[in-house]
Amino acid sequence: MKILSKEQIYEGDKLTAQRQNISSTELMERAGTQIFNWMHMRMQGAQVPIHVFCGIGNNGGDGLVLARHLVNHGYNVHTYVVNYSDKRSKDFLVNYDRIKQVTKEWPTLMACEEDFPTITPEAIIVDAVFGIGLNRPIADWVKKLFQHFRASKAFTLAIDIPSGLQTDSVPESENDVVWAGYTLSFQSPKLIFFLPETSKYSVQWEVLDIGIDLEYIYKLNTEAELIGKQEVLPIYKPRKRFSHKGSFGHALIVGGSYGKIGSVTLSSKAALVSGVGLVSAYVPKCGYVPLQVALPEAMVITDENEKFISNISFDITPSAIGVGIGIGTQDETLLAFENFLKENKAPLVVDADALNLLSKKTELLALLPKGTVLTPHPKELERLIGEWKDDFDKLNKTKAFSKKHEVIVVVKGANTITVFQDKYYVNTTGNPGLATAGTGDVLMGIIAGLITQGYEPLSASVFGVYLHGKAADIILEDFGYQSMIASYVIDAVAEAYIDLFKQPEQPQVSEAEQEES
Ligand SMILES: NC(=O)C1=CN([C@@H]2O[C@H](COP(=O)(O)OP(=O)(O)OC[C@H]3O[C@@H](n4cnc5c(N)ncnc54)[C@H](O)[C@@H]3O)[C@@H](O)[C@H]2O)[C@@H](O)CC1
Ligand SMILES: Nc1ncnc2c1ncn2[C@@H]1O[C@H](COP(=O)(O)OP(=O)(O)O)[C@@H](O)[C@H]1O
Ligand SMILES: [K+]
Repeated sequence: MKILSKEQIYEGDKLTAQRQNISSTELMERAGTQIFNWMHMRMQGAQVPIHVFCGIGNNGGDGLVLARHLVNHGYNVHTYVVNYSDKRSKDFLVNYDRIKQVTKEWPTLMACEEDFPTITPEAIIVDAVFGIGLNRPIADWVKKLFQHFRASKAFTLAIDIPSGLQTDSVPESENDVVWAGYTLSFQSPKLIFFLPETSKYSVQWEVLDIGIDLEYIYKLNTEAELIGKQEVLPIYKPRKRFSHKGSFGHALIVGGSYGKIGSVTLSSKAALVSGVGLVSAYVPKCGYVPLQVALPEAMVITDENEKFISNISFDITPSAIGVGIGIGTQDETLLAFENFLKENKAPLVVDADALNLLSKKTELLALLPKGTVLTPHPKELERLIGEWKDDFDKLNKTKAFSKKHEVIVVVKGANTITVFQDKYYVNTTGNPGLATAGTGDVLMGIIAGLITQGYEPLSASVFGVYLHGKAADIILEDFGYQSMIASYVIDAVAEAYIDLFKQPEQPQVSEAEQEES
């Protein structure tokens, strides 16, 4: 699903009105009605107090449409105009008149703290104060209103975006923003739902389709894209009936040091379950026996050194190489890595300590083949690109880094974002069960395994991150967040593949209902 920028959303609204020959007021009616339908389906007329807080722009207009439908359906609704400016939008005004026609209880005008209503914890707050139009600092009393919402502990439903947030920046203070339990966003999710610093303001989110022109969306090139099953399915490569293990390449996993051979075992096994034909592991001598015992399917090549890698030399021709897990950062290994990069022609995935070696000696970045995949966790990323001011600064710096070095950067975290040139691919699978030792090694093995099978490095990264997270989601029921370990994630990759082709369950229909229809 595409994540539209603010400008693209405005453009889509405008074009839709033109192409569908409707007014902006009608589009607002659609938006507000969608919100109403969403609430009505869940509330079924329940008489919980609903406080709808409307700003004076189009977000406020959406709130007024919603409030009117709630009144018409007999809900216990109180409507407020948060009157932070006199410049009311045209469609706000139309809907301000319309709501006055359906109720004697006209919206309450608010202009200072004394006007704040009491909100009980069991009430519902609808936040329609600011939408994507927020473009300057908010008045202090309006910030206090947001704090009043939060202090009430009432469930807060934000329309389009929690008020106080902008689509492309991190707020200065968490007191300046509405903390929504749920956000109903129009047509496109917002990037801020997925970033570590801003995702807390919308615990859950959903996109409502307000019928924005499909051709416009289809042709649009967006900076960010949300990756779910629909996006990865076209990437998947089916297997041919007469394929053989030679068809699926030979992966080489280079890593390990004394006490850290397990990382190579995890990566090599993950490459195998991703579907490669052959896997070899390159480890220091001390890794030979443990690897052969733990993973009989893998072949093992050993370094001349007992405890760490000192010279990466082998006489196989791997289709792709994953390097870096557990190798440490001592000088001999750095030299071995440098010499390896000078000779290497195979596509690469660089993880863990190999990333730290790149940060230690940045000239090595020039030796990476084009399209190399780097898979840093936040600390490793910081060593590569330097400190960042906030999440947007981090993404911009990563983008610049990706362009400069022509590499793909997989920024790992709760919503892993794959960055390549000008584009962000935001993953939707995965859960905090993955916050455990070795899951990164598994991810590296999967991505290296997919490249080995002939996937383009970018597709392999996006698809690999999806499969890895999906595997974790599948086993969540069995192990929960606490007891999930990296090996179980490997075991569940099979189900993540199978899940790609599962149809969503259809609602059960009784025989009588079938006959009726
Ligand atoms: N075509 C339409 O009418 C549609 C509009 N939509 C809604 O429209 C919203 C955007 O509406 P607007 O562009 O009117 O903007 P907002 O409703 O987000 O902002 C309200 C107004 O306040 C002004 N403003 C911004 N920051 C301020 C501040 N700190 N202090 C005081 N005033 C400030 C803005 O200039 C804007 O005019 C979307 O988020 C969405 O909810 C949806 O209904 C979809 C269709
Ligand atoms: N809270 C979380 N939600 C979803 N995924 C997570 C979360 N925490 C970590 N992960 C994922 O787990 C993996 C951890 O990788 P990494 O930190 O390199 O671990 P290790 O070095 O132990 O293998 C990454 O793929 C990351 O995206
Ligand atoms: K809002």
